[in-house]
Amino acid sequence: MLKLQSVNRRFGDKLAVKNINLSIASGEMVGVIGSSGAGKSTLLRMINQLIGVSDGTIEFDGTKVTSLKGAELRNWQRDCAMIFQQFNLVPRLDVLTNVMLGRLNRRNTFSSLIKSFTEEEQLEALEALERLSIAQTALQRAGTLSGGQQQRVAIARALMQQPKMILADEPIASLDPRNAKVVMDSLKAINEDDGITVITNLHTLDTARNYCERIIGMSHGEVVFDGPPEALTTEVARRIYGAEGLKDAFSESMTSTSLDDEDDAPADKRRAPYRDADAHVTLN
Ligand SMILES: Nc1ncnc2c1ncn2[C@@H]1O[C@H](COP(=O)(O)OP(=O)(O)OP(=O)(O)O)[C@@H](O)[C@H]1O
Repeated sequence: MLKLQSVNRRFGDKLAVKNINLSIASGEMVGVIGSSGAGKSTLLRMINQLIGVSDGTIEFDGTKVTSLKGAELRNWQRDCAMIFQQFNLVPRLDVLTNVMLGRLNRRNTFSSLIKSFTEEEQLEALEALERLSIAQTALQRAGTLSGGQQQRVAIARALMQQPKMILADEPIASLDPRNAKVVMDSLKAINEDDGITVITNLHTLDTARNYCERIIGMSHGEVVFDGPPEALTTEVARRIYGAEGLKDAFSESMTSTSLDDEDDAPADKRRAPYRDADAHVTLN
């Protein structure tokens, strides 16, 4: 059980996250939605302790993660693997090595430093890639892969951490709808098959509705909704996104599969990042 109690985060004078109280049970698939600047990334980063809280506590299974330091903090960060919008792979390294890097913080300093991996670790990395249907890319340089493939490599790397939780910060915001669906399907499968808790920030409401059993809506740093997709009415969505943001939030396009195949192109040849607001431009 992950428990946040009275969590605040300030940046200078700005209170970016306000009085968050949440309990998330192991194995849940949670979508965090809200407009840009609502505090979604800050929330995930505090859970992982990439940034500290200003006040309040975060506990996991009774351990106060907000007090951890040194090796214990690193262990916690290994237990809650993060996935980012921009993948954060090492583009010059091959895919298999990128995935094995997920194992580094489970090893002793010496073998981490020389970055040598055992045959077993290599096999495990290959298996993770196979699970995400991209084993054929194992020996390619990561930077030559499409965005959707790179995000799947990032998920495979997260799996190599043997995490208890995956925190995904806008994992599909840079992808076209077809690849977005593949990535969300992968996260859902990991959640269902391995029982790993997934907490993912998402821009669009329909993606959260389609994939998450629980949705947390944030507005101006506060949780303004916490419940199942069925309870998320238009009125609630208006509270989360404001009247202005509502149209984009209700876009049905993010998970559509009736799209062209353009995003199989290497990352540097892809079109500009997909945004809901662009739906009328990038689709059809
Ligand atoms: N390192 C920082 N320094 C100063 N202000 C910050 C910092 N990180 C976030 N903020 C501010 O905190 C608020 C919440 O930002 P956050 O990135 O968590 O929102 P978000 O909901 O994830 O938005 P987006 O969807 O655009 O990523 C914003 O007003 C942002 O400008």
